[in-house]
Amino acid sequence: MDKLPVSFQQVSFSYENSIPVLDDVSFDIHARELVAMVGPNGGGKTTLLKLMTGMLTPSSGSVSLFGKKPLYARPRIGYMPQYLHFDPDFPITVREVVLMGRLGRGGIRGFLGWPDKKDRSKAMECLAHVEMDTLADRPFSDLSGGQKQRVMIARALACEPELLLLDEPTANVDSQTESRFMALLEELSEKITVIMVSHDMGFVSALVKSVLCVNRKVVVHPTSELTGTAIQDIYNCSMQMVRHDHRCTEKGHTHVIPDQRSL
Ligand SMILES: Nc1ncnc2c1ncn2[C@@H]1O[C@H](COP(=O)(O)OP(=O)(O)OP(=O)(O)O)[C@@H](O)[C@H]1O
Repeated sequence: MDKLPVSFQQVSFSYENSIPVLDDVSFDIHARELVAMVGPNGGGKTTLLKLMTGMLTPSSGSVSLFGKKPLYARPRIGYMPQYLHFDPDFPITVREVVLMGRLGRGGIRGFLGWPDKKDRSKAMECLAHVEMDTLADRPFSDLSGGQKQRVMIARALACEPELLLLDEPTANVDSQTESRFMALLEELSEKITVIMVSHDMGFVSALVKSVLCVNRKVVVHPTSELTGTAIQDIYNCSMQMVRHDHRCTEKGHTHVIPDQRSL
């Protein structure tokens, strides 16, 4: 039987002597689940993803991916971070950024480390998924924020992951790209496990059956429960259900944002 893609057992984590960001967290994620992670700013979502990638290690408890320590499972993980850390002056093309994703799968196979035909065609296929293939030879630094984000999604897909971790993948992308991305996630989740951080409750509820709610503790909720009181419990503050911003109003999505007065 396949090992669980993600298992957290009594995990606590603190950054350098600060109060715990995550406190006694236990949950399992099964194969081919499509899971959304929600919670207030600072609730610990990115920290949870970093524990899954092995970039951070728990202060106590254990994290296992496919029955192994996260570092050993890395070749099976595609990760799209929340922020981009490329030097804007570094001369790298869009195609090369995506080819870097191939390194995650045990290295580029070509002669002396040059990408081979399969690496190049996979990179182009992933760029096509996010409709960025026509810009493959552009310098990455010339792209807009939303275009860069689409390229980073392609990079996470390029390693042909069995577990895809996405930190706010649609934060800067337009509604058309978001809809296509939604369809892509649905397709992917038939074969692989996908976990994504999202603040967009409309996006989340249309797509996933269960939601990982992160606010120092972690609770798994069926999407159908995510209304009123449940949301208040998750965010531990009063919430507004609002329609907001141009992009989302267009789609008629309802969003949840914390009421700043109570934070
Ligand atoms: N490198 C770090 N050193 C110290 N504290 C950190 C570090 N990274 C994050 N934190 C703190 O840990 C807490 C959780 O941060 P994290 O980024 O995991 O939250 P989040 O739920 O992803 O937030 P957001 O929705 O704003 O992205 C916050 O209080 C944050 O200030």
